[in-house]
Amino acid sequence: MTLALGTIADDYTGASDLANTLAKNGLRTVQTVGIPADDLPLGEVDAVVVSLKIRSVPAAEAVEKARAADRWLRARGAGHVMYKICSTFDSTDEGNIGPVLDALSADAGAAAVLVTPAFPETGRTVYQGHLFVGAVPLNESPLKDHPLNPMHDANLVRVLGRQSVSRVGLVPQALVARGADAIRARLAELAADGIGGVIADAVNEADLVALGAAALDSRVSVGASGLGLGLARGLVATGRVLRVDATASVMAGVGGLSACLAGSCSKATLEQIARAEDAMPVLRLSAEALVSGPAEAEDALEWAAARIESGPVLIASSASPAEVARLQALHGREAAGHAIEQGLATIAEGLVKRGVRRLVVAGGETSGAVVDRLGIPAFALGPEIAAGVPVLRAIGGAHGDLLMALKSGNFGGVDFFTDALGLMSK
Ligand SMILES: Nc1ncnc2c1ncn2[C@@H]1O[C@H](COP(=O)(O)OP(=O)(O)OP(=O)(O)O)[C@@H](O)[C@H]1O
Ligand SMILES: O=C(O)[C@@H](O)C(=O)CO
Repeated sequence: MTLALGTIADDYTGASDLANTLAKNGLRTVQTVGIPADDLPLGEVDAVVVSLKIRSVPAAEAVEKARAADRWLRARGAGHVMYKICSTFDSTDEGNIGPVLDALSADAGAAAVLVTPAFPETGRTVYQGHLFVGAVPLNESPLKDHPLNPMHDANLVRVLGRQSVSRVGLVPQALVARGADAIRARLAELAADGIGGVIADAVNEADLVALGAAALDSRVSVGASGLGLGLARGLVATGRVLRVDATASVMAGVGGLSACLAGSCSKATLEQIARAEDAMPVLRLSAEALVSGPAEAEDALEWAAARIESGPVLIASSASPAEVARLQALHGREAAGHAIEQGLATIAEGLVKRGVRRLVVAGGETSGAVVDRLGIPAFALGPEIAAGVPVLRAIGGAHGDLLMALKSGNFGGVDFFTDALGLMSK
């Protein structure tokens, strides 16, 4: 296997989002969960997305894991490695975007590394260095209430500047619109000036294509799925990759029962759960009970066992920002989040033991906990359910054929859960 592109994602849903974009744009892509064992059959692929769970861990741990993944990818031929972050720049003043960028850049001997979370297809655009979510700046969007990393500043030059050891620059949209050569020239000037990370504006696909072409000249970039689109288009346009659609064959022959789990408390997920109540039985867990001990997860499994033979069910811990804040005040942000993730992972494991073979999970941290508990080492890419969310098929692992969808909190339309199960049943 000689990779045309290596990527490292800071969470598992983000990884499947990026893998979806790369596959849609013609790259044979596989998503691995951590660094895979040497004997895992990944096949001939153009791109590997190594999923890590390092968005909300201490910065030193994030750096160590990202560097190890980077070494693994480079040893398989990847000349360019993109670090996949959230399109809403989820991070804190301690990191982890800045520290990982600094480390990967130093290891690769790179300078003036392009950074853009823009993903216009899902309403994330960057203009004059400010991130917009739909029509509002990041700090006025629902991300201001995120359970783990509330975002209170839309100025990404400032946000990254607080996290990175080096100074941060900007490539404004007027320059991006002039194309890849203009971007390259600007990056060279910024590098000469000692700039480390460079926030790049992008408001549409043409901007992403220009940024991707320029980024391929460097050994490192940092971004969300939009930059992935640019890199994939650049690799195909220059003939380094032959465009292929390998996603259709991934779906064949998975039977079994279906279920959905939600630990995401994002606005989009809350609306999707409310809508799912019209289509399937929905169990709303008591987050307080889930934090207090194993009984809530055991009861949830009994509830599900009585229903899943007749059709899909949805089990959710998700709650409004006020309820989340109340629980966090009682138990601490990280302890509450971790306990709930583990409770949902226990439920996922129990569901799979009871014959579930099509499993939809909402929430990045939640998906990470579930995938780890199920011990899935990698995924092949199936078709897209909604922007940023593909069907995945497990490669290896103890559970045999298993289709999954890992939904980032804010992604998907209001009918997401029924859309996902509908596509996974075809
Ligand atoms: N009722 C609740 N009260 C407090 N915290 C909760 C509750 N339900 C879930 N959580 C926690 O909130 C966090 C939600 O994060 P998660 O990454 O799963 O979803 P998200 O942030 O919406 O998704 P993404 O990161 O993909 O945007 C998890 O740590 C989860 O355990
Ligand atoms: O980029 C995004 O918004 C998503 O892929 C994600 O990372 C959310 O967890």
